[in-house]
Amino acid sequence: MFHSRAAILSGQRLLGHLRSSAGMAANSRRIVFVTGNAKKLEEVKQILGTGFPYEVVAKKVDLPEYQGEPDDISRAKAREAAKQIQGPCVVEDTCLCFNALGGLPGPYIKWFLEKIGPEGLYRMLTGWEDKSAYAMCTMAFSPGNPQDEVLLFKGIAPGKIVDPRGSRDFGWDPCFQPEGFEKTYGEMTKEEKHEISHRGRAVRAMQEYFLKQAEQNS
Ligand SMILES: O=P(O)(O)OP(=O)(O)OP(=O)(O)OC[C@H]1O[C@@H](n2cnc3c(O)ncnc32)[C@H](O)[C@@H]1O
Ligand SMILES: [Mg+2]
Repeated sequence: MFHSRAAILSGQRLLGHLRSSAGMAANSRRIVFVTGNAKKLEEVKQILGTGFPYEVVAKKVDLPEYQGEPDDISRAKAREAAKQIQGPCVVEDTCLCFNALGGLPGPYIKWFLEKIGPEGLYRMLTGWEDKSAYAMCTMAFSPGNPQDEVLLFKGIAPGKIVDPRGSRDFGWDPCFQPEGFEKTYGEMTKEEKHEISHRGRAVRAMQEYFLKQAEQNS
């Protein structure tokens, strides 16, 4: 669990941004989670629970699928969201990286999944002994202006790609088996998944950061 040190704003400055961002009442404490994926939204809400100092409201927008390195993609996504929302917002980008393939499909997993499904993802590694992979979630927060620095909070879950088992409810869940477990994400309860998942780790890192800021500024 880590966040980009270079992009950390001081507490005062961050709160200033939160208070003064366009479209927000002076003491409104609201962050918009921008995503086109209802399953992500459901999970982020479950992970945050009630322990978050800001009200998180969701806005369904299909942001562009950028290319490049995961951090740059997440920053670009957050800036685009800020442009549309005109206020504090958070986006997330998820990668599924196969070690045998140098980290691909990585940020392009959405297209691979859409075209070949979880079985196809498993079959992609047929010629490779190394089935290890990792799931990475990057939460990216923008204080509200596209020019503002973007804060990144990351969560990584190591594991391997397996013949699909379990629920087909969410993306590649049935073909990802996290390290140290005999179950795929698709076979886990939501609680089990959130405890160790890429998203659970990233969201908790963001949550801790904002809780600390709120504490320092109260
Ligand atoms: O609007 P955004 O937030 O970008 O939503 P998206 O569905 O386009 O999501 P990404 O660009 O981050 O692409 C990630 C892909 O991986 C899938 N995915 C993300 N998190 C997952 C998880 O925890 N388990 C299984 N599949 C997941 C998701 O459905 C996408 O197909
Ligand atoms: Mg996307």
